[in-house]
Amino acid sequence: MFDVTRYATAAQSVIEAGRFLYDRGWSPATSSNYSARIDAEHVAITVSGRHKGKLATDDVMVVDLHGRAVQSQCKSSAETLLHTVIYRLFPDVGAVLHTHSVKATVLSRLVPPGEALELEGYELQKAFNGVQTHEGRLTIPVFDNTQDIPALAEQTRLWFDEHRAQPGYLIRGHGLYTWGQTMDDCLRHIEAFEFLLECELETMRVRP
Ligand SMILES: CSCCC(=O)C(=O)COP(=O)(O)O
Ligand SMILES: [Zn+2]
Repeated sequence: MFDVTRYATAAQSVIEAGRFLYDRGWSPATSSNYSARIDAEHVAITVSGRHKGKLATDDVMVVDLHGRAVQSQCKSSAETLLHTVIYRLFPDVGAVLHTHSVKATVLSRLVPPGEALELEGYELQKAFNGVQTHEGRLTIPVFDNTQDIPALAEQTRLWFDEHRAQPGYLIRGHGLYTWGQTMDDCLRHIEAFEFLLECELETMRVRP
């Protein structure tokens, strides 16, 4: 069982995140999925296929940390396991966001297979929790896209268990995943990624 008041707060943060991300063009055409932790065993997550700019309370449901629906007949996001694996790995994570921006999609296709996106020298790296200086390096893995979400969830679990300080990942030709202790942290991470991905794309354009 989960606390209804905590669920309502989590669901509201998901709804507001959807408006913000859709308005910026980062969650077009029903793409993307969002979640917020309710407690140690439950998260509020978007129902599959819903328009992310027009979310209402019945577009958000509860799943447990194995992705099973709790007190709902709805189908949770097709990518639910990509969320729950992060909540299980990081007990202090309070929100996970997945977006489909043009920049994340294009850049993920330009990183050679087997390589990660390396971000270094940017002052804005400090927007990520725990990063104190531009001098460090962020390693953003790019996983191949697949419809086998359990397999992809296991790949991400293995990678982030070994690289626990890294703030997110790309799925090739698909989009971005990031997380944070709070929904505000997580939204800041999305914004930081969008800025840094644009910088990387612009650098490739002027210095091919
Ligand atoms: C129309 S986007 C294809 C599915 C996807 O990648 C996505 O992010 C949305 O899936 P969901 O089941 O969470 O609505
Ligand atoms: Zn997606």
